[in-house]
This record gives sequence, C-alpha cells and structure tokens, in this order.
Amino acid sequence: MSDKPVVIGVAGGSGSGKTSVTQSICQRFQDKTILVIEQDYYYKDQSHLPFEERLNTNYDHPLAFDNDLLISHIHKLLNHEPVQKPVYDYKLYTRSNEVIKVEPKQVIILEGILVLEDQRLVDLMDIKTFVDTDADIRIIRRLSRDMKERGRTLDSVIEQYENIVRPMHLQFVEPTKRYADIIIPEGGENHVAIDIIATKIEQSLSRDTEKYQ
Ligand SMILES: Nc1ncnc2c1ncn2[C@@H]1O[C@H](COP(=O)(O)OP(=O)(O)O)[C@@H](O)[C@H]1O
Ligand SMILES: Nc1ccn([C@@H]2O[C@H](COP(=O)(O)O)[C@@H](O)[C@H]2O)c(=O)n1
Repeated sequence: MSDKPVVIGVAGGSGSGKTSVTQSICQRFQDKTILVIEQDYYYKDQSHLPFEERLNTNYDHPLAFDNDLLISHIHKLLNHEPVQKPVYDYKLYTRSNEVIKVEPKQVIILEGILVLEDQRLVDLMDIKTFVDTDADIRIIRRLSRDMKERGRTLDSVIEQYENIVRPMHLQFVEPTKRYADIIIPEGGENHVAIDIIATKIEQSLSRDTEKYQ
C-alpha cells in the first residue's frame, strides 16, 4: 500500500494541447482528486525588471524557469504539506503579486513545455507523457490563444515563434519526447490516450484513499 501522491508529467510543445489534455483527465475525477501544477507559473520572477526588459527574456529556455522552487513545492506536496503556488501574468511578463494556497491531493499533474527536460522533475514522476502535435497546428493554436488570452499582437507572436519558440522547441522540447512513457498525438481530443491515463490513475487511487478523506 502506498499513500504517496501519483505524479504525472504532461510535456509537449507550446500549443500542443497540454492544458486541454490535463483538463480532459481532470474531468474524469472529482475536484478533490487532482492538483494541477503549471510549470509556467514558476517562470522566474521578473518584477524587479522594467517591462521593456521583460519582453526580451527567452521564455522557452530551461533557465527561464525557477525549477528549484517548483521541485521544492512538489517535495512538500509529496510530504502532504500545502504550498503557496505562484500565479503568472502573461500580460505583465512576470509573476503576479498573488499566490494560491494549494493543498496536497492524491494525484499531481505537472504540466509544461519543459517538465521532462529537468532530470530532477522526471525522477519525481510516476507517469511521463508528451503531447505530440504538428508544428503547423501548434502555431495556429498559439496565435489564436495568445491574441485572445495573452494580450499579444499577430506580429509579436510570429516574430517570437520564428526567433525563439521554434528553435528552442527543436533544441530543448522535442528531444524530451524520448523520456515519455506515453506519447499523445493531437492532445485533448485523443480519448484513447486519456482513457489509458485515467485508468492508470484509478488503479493508483484504489490502492490508498484513506490519507485524503
Ligand atoms: N484538439 C483541439 N482542437 C482545437 N483547438 C484546440 C485543441 N486542443 C487545444 N486547442 C486550443 O489550442 C490552444 C492551445 O491549447 P492548450 O491546451 O492551451 O495547449 P498548451 O497547453 O500545450 O499550450 C487553446 O486555445 C486550446 O483551446
Ligand atoms: N511571458 C511569457 C511567458 C511565456 N510565454 C510562452 O509561453 C509558452 C509556454 O506556454 P504554453 O501554455 O504555450 O505551453 C512558451 O512557449 C513561451 O514562449 C510567453 O510568450 N510569454
């Protein structure tokens, strides 16, 4: 019997459908079961930098993330302790002043472009997945989302994609696919893959629920 929370990594390129996959998995379970930790929320704090300087950060490089903080939070959650999860503001290009207190749950989904890039994170995962979506679909989805939700212009999304997102994806994100146990083509609409992951979670949950009731 094990009462250690199950940690599931959901990696993949920007716009691949990681958030959609995560939501599809969460919908299969009660709210109290799964805690989602977004690696994006752990971008290094840049509030000390002028806004113009924040625009120049490479947000697709592993060094953009405060993985030390992320890892310490996962360790705490695995230890059944709550954490103060940061909140990220894409429009301000930094963390917001807000934090959210989150309680440990039986399942932790760790979602982000580079969650399989840091061996320390990989070592904490019980199931590693990679959402694999073609680059043309990813850029179309990103364009639409970033303009609607992240306060970006068409030109800025295209410029960032060509100069940063695409080369960083090829250098850092795509190679991590090899570490995945499950590769999910097309993302959240892949019901077979979602079923497999949900079944695996159910098996883990049936092992021990006492600690969380
Ligand atoms: N299967 C799909 N069909 C159409 N649009 C999708 C699909 N999956 C995701 N999207 C949309 O594409 C955008 C990016 O998806 P998202 O899940 O946020 O990707 P990621 O978290 O990998 O960046 C979102 O606006 C989302 O609603
Ligand atoms: N201020 C920021 C921070 C991050 N990004 C981009 O977000 C992408 C990762 O988020 P997904 O939901 O798309 O996986 C990453 O590719 C960064 O380029 C940004 O544009 N601005």
